[in-house]
Amino acid sequence: MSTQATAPIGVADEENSHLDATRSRAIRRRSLKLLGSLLRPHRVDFTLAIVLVVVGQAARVAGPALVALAIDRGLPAALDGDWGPTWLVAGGYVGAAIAAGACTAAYIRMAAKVSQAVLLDLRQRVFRQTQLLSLEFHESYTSGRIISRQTSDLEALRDLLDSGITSLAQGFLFMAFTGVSLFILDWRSGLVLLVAVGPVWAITRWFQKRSQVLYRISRVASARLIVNFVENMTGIRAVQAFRRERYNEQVYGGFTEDYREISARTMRLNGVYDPGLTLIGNVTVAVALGFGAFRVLDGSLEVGVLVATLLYTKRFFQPVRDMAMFYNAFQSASAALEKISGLLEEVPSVRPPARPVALPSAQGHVRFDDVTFGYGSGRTILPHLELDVPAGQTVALVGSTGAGKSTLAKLVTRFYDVTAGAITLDGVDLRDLSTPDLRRAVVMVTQEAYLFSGSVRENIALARPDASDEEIERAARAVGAHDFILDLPDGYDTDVNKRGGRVSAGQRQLISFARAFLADPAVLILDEATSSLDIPGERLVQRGLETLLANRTAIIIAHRLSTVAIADRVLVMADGRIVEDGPPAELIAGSGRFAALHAAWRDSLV
Ligand SMILES: Nc1ncnc2c1ncn2[C@@H]1O[C@H](COP(=O)(O)OP(=O)(O)OP(=O)(O)O)[C@@H](O)[C@H]1O
Repeated sequence: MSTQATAPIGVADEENSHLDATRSRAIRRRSLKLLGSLLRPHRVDFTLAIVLVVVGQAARVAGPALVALAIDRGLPAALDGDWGPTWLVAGGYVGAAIAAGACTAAYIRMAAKVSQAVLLDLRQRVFRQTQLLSLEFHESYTSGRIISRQTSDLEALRDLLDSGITSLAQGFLFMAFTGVSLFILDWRSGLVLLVAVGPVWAITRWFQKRSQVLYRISRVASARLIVNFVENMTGIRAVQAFRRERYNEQVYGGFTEDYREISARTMRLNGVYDPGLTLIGNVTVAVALGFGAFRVLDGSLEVGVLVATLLYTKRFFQPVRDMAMFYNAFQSASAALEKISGLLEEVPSVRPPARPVALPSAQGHVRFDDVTFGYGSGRTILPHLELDVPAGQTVALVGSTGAGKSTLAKLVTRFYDVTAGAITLDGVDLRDLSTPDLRRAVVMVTQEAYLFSGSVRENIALARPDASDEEIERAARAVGAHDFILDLPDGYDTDVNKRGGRVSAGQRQLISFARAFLADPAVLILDEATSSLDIPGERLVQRGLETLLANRTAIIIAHRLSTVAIADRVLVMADGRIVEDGPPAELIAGSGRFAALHAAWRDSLV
């Protein structure tokens, strides 16, 4: 996530609305490049869509000219008994209408095909990228922002691609063809129209400026509404526990009122713009009619041409409103594209090696060799750490909050790379291991014991989707999860997110133990849950834990006395340093920090 001018900007300037010219040019170039790369595979369809829209609009505009021909040529000939020209023009009119309809239909289908393919491609790219980016990125770029990229930003692009571009292209061509046809038919009427363009332009600019401001405010207001609602629903337990319902209702009521007010202002704006446009259009038609009627009377204008010019004048301004709206869609879509292109430009901070060292079956010997680490360019969290964990050892990490225990654990899983020094597994630098080798050898079980929607079976098999039912059950049995799983409504097939399938915190941990057991890593990192379990729950988890830890290297961020007791070795951390290191019994017998901590723990149990 570098911020140097030459380096990729990524998401760094996403919230910054005061960019200098060089940077905003770079961001625009990046967006266009992304758009180009999205459209390139569809260039044939895209070109075809352009041809279709041109032909379709030309055919649409042919109507009034054919009416003029019918009146001025067909009618006199028909009066003389020759119906040929009338039939010809009528045939042409029907043909043009069919061509216009067919081209529009084909164009809409083609545009939908291209826009859906582009959106699908983009959606997949965003998803792939968010999976690929390192934890460092996700810890600073909140999930709310990623959700916005995947939802509202893609929606904004969809609006533009689906209807925005269509209305712009159709409207622009329609007006151009109509104007040109009018000038060809009768340039004097064309001049009347030209005079009307001035006020239409002025009122449209006026509308555009105001609607743009209102559009932005309304987006902010609706986002605020959604965020507030989601927050209240997510924290509904706290809301009810602290009786915040009335207060929240007032706050939410205020937000809805803001949203109503802004919607009303938008409607009032339309209430001025729409009649304004209609008025200008009608006055123009009236002027063209008066002007034309005099010329018909003195014989310098044919009646058919007058009818056609009136039709053209009336229809000329029809697309203006849609095109004015396009501007809003365009603005939000280009902002969305800038943000998405920034996300796609990010590079993972932890990258796989170009030439990995193979480690098909690790033993689990972990070494910290003069490791120094700090998050990003922030302060040093772990200074010059030396640590040797022989294969098979169970290490309990204890220490005050913020001491650096989780940081140490995250380094062993290579969620982050060390700033200096090296961490090795069986003598191989973690940075030289291929991702599959590393993921197989080192597994981290986090506090949250996250369960994905799906069955218990699928959740256990997460690390090894090819595991057989027997293997899954064996893993569950080993950690003591089998019995409670059988008691669930559908046993191993129970959906963990469905009512009735809900599992307790301890049971969730056991499922995640079974998952880790099945993965069978050489090194297991465990961030033990701080939440206090009830005594039977704790015992259940404890037994599962002991089985899980046997025969592998384990580093546990320990919060429970019982866990520390089963460790071979305890490391006490303070300010990123290991201040005590030894077997639990030895440290308890001593007079250091751990002895004091242990005494406090024991007292708390009484
Ligand atoms: N993603 C991060 N970015 C920047 N600083 C961080 C990040 N995560 C942790 N830190 C900082 O690193 C230090 C060590 O944090 P760490 O989470 O490793 O402590 P810990 O010993 O695991 O604490 P706890 O027991 O409360 O989980 C803290 O000062 C914390 O503020």
